[in-house]
Amino acid sequence: MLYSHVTPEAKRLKFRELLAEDRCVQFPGTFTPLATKVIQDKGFDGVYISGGVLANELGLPDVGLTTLTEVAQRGAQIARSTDLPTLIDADTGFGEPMNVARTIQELENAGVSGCHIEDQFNPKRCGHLDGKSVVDLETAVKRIQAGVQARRDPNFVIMARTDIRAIEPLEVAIERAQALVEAGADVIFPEALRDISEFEAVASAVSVPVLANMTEFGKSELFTVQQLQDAGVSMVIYPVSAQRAAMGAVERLLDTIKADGTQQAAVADMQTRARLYETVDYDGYGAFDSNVFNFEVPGGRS
Ligand SMILES: C[C@](O)(C(=O)O)[C@H](CC(=O)O)C(=O)O
Ligand SMILES: [Mg+2]
Repeated sequence: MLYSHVTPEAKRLKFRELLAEDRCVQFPGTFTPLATKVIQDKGFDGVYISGGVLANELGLPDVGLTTLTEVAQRGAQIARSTDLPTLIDADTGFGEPMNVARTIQELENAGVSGCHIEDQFNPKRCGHLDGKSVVDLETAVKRIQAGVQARRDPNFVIMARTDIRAIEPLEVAIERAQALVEAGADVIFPEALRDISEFEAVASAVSVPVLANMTEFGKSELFTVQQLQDAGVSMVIYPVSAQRAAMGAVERLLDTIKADGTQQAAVADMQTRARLYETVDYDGYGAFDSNVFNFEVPGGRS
């Protein structure tokens, strides 16, 4: 009933343990607390909270328009809805290195387990599109140092994302990743690498875990978790996949209603009322107060 009973501190410890495992852990992207519960039910390791998804949910493009307050608030809603560790996208940290420091503390307060800070200039853009620009190494390093100094829970994971591979050779991306580790980054997120050998090269060149971003319609091929693990990658995110799948279904549903004058043909693809009630734990509320859930649900109670 209600929210997760696992504390933010315990989830962060779990995140650290997962990163230390000898396999590639999977964090699907969520787009709402409800979908987050399904990610947990399906047995995934953790939950990714995408900046792109968050912006899109507000009907906005992913170009750095969302504010720290909006991101922290949504992060809190999602983090409290799951027992799993959560990684949130903090974009460029919402300003100067001093802002990054505040960002880390606000995200700690929100109860998420870690975040990534990237080295793009504002206005930022999706890491898999062309025309990106990145800040100089000194500024990128300062962002991470500021976050690390501001952190109060030593287990809050601070991840450095570098977008430099889009504009510089792999060697330069590796040098930057190493400098970001030196600055205190717990994990490296090398954005938009070209092929699996590049993941392998980064993973073997840095002393911390590496994250792979398997976003669709981007620059990286969609590697399997086994391929990534074999390349030495410790963690994979599927940031926008659930939102894209859901929106694909919404489009098809609306076309059906328009064409048929009824949603009937689309019902078989919908989450049932029984499954919805199971997901939000009507039974738990019924156990608390038997008057809350004392009725039959068409199609079964769960
Ligand atoms: C990971 C990412 O930062 C996100 O916001 O989810 C995006 C994903 C996307 O736009 O496909 C990214 O820059 O890769
Ligand atoms: Mg993003």
